[in-house]
Amino acid sequence: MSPQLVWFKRDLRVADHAPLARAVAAGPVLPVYVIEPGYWAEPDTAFRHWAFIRDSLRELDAALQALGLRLWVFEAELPAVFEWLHAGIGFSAIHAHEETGNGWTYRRDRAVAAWCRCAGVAFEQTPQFGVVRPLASRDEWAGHWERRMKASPVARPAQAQAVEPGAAIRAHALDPQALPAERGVGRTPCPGRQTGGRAAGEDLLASFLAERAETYRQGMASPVSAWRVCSRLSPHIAYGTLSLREIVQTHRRRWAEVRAAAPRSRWAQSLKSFESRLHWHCHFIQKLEDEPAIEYRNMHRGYDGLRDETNTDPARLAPWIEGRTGLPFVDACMRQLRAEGWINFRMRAMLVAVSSYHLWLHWREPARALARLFTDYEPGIHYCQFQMQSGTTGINTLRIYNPVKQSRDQDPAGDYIRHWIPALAAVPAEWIHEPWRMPAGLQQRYGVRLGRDYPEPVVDHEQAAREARERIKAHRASRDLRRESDRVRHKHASRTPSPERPRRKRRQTPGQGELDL
Ligand SMILES: Cc1cc2nc3c(=O)[nH]c(=O)nc-3n(C[C@H](O)[C@H](O)[C@H](O)COP(=O)(O)OP(=O)(O)OC[C@H]3O[C@@H](n4cnc5c(N)ncnc54)[C@H](O)[C@@H]3O)c2cc1C
Repeated sequence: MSPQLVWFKRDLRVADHAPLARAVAAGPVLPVYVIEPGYWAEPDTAFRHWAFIRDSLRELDAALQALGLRLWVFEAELPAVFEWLHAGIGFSAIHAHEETGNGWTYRRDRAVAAWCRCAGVAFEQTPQFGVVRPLASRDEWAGHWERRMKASPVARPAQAQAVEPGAAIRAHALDPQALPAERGVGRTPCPGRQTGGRAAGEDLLASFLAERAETYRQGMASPVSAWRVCSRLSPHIAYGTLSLREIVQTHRRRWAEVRAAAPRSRWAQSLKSFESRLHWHCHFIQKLEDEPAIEYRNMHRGYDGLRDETNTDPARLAPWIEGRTGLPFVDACMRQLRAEGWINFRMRAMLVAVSSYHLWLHWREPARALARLFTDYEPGIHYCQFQMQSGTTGINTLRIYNPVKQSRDQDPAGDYIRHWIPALAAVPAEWIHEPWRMPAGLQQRYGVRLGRDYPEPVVDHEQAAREARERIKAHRASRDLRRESDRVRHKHASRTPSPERPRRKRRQTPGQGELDL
């Protein structure tokens, strides 16, 4: 039996791992992770992504050791490192999960596939979750997703035969327990970053389904409650420490239990909402899979020219990304994100609305900047959501979130703002959402001088929102957008009515109406 190479990417686990199981059945195995310098120089990479991966690689190595293997980590470009390993080991196949990554990984995967063809090596790629490659039509998509999520998880191999590489390969391998600390472009410190590795993912899933999810539906929109009531599984899904199928099946067992006990309970409603989001994960990534250019250009080409693509005004971008726009709730959300690498969906949408509408920035640079702050950065979700929230998909409702209304709704007492913006710590609820309205005497009383201790607002948000609406209205009136809207809808829109977005209009409950698909 010839040696087999398993290439780990965004699938850092041994459970429910089809490429590993297939390789183990075919011959002795060399499990490999490659730190690619070209990738880590891309503008959407960050230390916090690498730190999460690094935690996860440590655990992956331990899990492989329990099977009689170990993880071989190299720092080099691909496919060169495969060519070099092939010269030393002579493996007959590379086993990997399909990846819908950014443009860089897309080109890299094509280069690996081309090298495999030339070298006579089989490149065996397996779907990782519900994304279908190639997808003939969106009409079939939901059925594919359901079949994959219902299938039994792939059994973890009990034992495996290891490839024993020679001295030259050993000399170049990095110790997975002592990997370099820093890789990536974004260097913002992230003291509250979520821990990587499967054990942390399993703990989150267990605590979510046993305790935290009861008020998920009611609490997901506010950053005050979201950290507790949302699953926070996103980085584990993004780097594959848990498989989506494992999550879906564990969740469905619990959902069946709570429905049997009380079908209309908060638990049952919340887990129904969670189920939708597990679909959305793959639904969004499928868009990038089907149209990789979405990372670079407007999904709806009729919106080209709406905003200036070539010039992202640093005087607007910098305050936004650094959390000093002078709009306290926006700044508090950005500061939480910078410090913890995670924030809830509604606040992500609001942050994008502020950059795209109030600050009138083209989405591309802000999208990269936020990618560097999200530990869970997943290109397929990220770019599609960014475009949706920026109004460039042409098929979604415009949502120009009012940052002061969000502030009053989601943080009425202002405690969240005070926590993240110490300069406003003494400002009472009456003024904290709009401190620029405070008379000078009160500023003095509450120990904050606007423009010195905390910025004046970078824009008048009401005026800016009005101008954004006018610009979009004028743009829409100046051209016929229908044909391109039909193309986008046909290619990317969901065919199934979401349980949270029924065709019939109903009163919305919290958490609903956040998304058009
Ligand atoms: C501008 C913008 C950018 C985003 N970028 C990312 C990203 O890079 N990576 C990422 O994982 N999510 C992204 N999201 C989607 C969403 O905000 C996060 O998935 C969610 O907040 C993660 O928290 P959670 O794991 O607690 O989610 P939960 O609410 O517990 O949901 C469980 C899982 O469902 C999926 N999910 C939840 N909401 C969505 C959604 N709206 N769209 C697609 N999938 C969803 C995620 O995999 C998530 O982990 C983005 C949203 C916006 C508005």
